Amino acid sequence: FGGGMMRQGWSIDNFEVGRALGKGKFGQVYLGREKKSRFVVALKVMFKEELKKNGVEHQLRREIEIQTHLRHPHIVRMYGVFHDATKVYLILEYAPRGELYRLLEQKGHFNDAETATYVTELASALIYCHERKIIHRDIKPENLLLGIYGELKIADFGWSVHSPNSRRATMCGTLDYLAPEMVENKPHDETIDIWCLGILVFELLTGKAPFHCTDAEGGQMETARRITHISYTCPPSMSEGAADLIRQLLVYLGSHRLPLKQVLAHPWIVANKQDRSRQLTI
Ligand SMILES: CC(=O)NC[C@@H]1CCN(c2c(Cl)cnc3[nH]c(-c4cn(C)nc4C)nc23)C1
Repeated sequence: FGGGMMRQGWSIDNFEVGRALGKGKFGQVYLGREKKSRFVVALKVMFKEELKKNGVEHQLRREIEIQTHLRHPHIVRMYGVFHDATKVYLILEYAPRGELYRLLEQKGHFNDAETATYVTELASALIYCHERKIIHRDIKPENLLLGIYGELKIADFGWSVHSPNSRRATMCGTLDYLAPEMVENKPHDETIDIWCLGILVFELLTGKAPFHCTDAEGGQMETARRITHISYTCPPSMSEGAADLIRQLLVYLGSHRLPLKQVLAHPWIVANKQDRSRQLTI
């Protein structure tokens, strides 16, 4: 299938289509298998009408341009694209262990070893993106999938695909991961991803986003205020090392956030990250 992926002219007839894996604003993601090679993929099917109605065709073109050229173990591959009269199909790498946020919901929170390992995998993927001048901008549990070893894979293509019971009602309803420069409508650069990484570390360890406010606590306005004032507290259950890393990531000025290469060298990360290869328990 690999060699063939560079060939042009895929059509849905080349694939057997299986169960729906998740659905999004612009269509469904299905399990798929290329008939000749029997190679299993995820097929993301979007309706051209929907894309047009939402004015996202150019965004999709940009995402395809980016995604088809990224080759990294912690980024979901896009092998190819094809379309017919009514639909656009993305041929994507299938992540066998599903969505990170579902695992987080099941477990409540992760321990230091699990979290430091996810952070190592995510930081290496983001370093790869930033070297190519690509800012992800939307790092959060809903956009992260898990490979055969349980390793993390970034699965975002520029907008969220919400699986059936996605945790958050709407993407735009989620302020939790917005950086101060986004809340204040200021220009942003790749350090926005470092902010989101800080939010993610906190949420993986505690099960809650640091600035989240329920409607009773003041809702989105209060969340936005707490973001721009960096107003959060780490629970006593959190280790000092983790709190220190979070403190160096959730910094108001993007240029003062800990660079990703130094995240990989942080004492708490070095002390807690695990090697994945021994963890294939199916
Ligand atoms: C950002 C995003 O695309 N989120 C979720 C989409 C729905 C399923 N998508 C998958 C994509 Cl794009 C790729 N691989 C997947 N594997 C699964 C999955 C596996 N299990 C056991 N359960 C599930 C679910 N889902 C996918 C993507």
